[in-house]
Amino acid sequence: MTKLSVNINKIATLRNSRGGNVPDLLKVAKDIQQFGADGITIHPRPDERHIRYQDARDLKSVVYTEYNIEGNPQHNFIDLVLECKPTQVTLVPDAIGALTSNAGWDTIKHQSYLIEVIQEFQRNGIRTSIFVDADEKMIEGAKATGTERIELYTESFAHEYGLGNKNGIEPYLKAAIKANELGLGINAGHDLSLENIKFFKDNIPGLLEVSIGHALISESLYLGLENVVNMYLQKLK
Ligand SMILES: CC(=O)[C@@H](O)[C@H](O)COP(=O)(O)O
Ligand SMILES: NCC(=O)COP(=O)(O)O
Repeated sequence: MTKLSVNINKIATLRNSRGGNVPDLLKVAKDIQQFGADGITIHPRPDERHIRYQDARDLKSVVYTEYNIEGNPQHNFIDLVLECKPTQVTLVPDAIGALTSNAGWDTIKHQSYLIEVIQEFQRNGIRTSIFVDADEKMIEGAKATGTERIELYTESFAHEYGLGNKNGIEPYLKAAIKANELGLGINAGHDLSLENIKFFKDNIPGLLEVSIGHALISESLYLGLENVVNMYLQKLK
């Protein structure tokens, strides 16, 4: 069984667009767990454009499944994660101002930095995962950092799959085989969706966890829209 961690960044985006507390991020996190999800993922960014640092603290008392915090390990982020003590921290090499995550770590170039921060998190009992492209060299580099897990950056798989090209899975399969050989746990995320998730899961051996946000929240809107439109129509009769 592969665990599903729901990324709730988009709920915070919607909330922040009106300045109030609708939708209520904490209630949504509780409900998602109640509906059976295995975890909650957040990715606070330095500009706090969706998840705020205070949300990360508040979620601590609400998330009773796996709590996964993602981000670039700069000082403020490291302090926040050490304060929240989530189940897992996923390190992502985000450039300031990037629209969304758009690359995995160069685990060779940044190896000593990754070793240092990974040790700090592990000393505090927090499992680590590092975001990597599906590249065997980067998987070997990840192993050398001491991380327990990697998260495969699935944007290119999802893009190719959307174009009808199932061969886009191949580098991911090779990367997963290498990770399994090296004893690294495998997570995956970015642009996974109802359309592509089954194919990905069926073809990646040892896939422990996926984190899904953008598509899952968008799909939820569509799948709930008919019901809500009809509820309004009933009230307007
Ligand atoms: C790490 C990753 O893959 C991202 O998908 C991320 O967590 C989403 O972040 P945004 O919601 O800011 O695009
Ligand atoms: N780690 C990936 C994640 O949390 C969600 O990515 P996306 O589904 O919003 O692309």
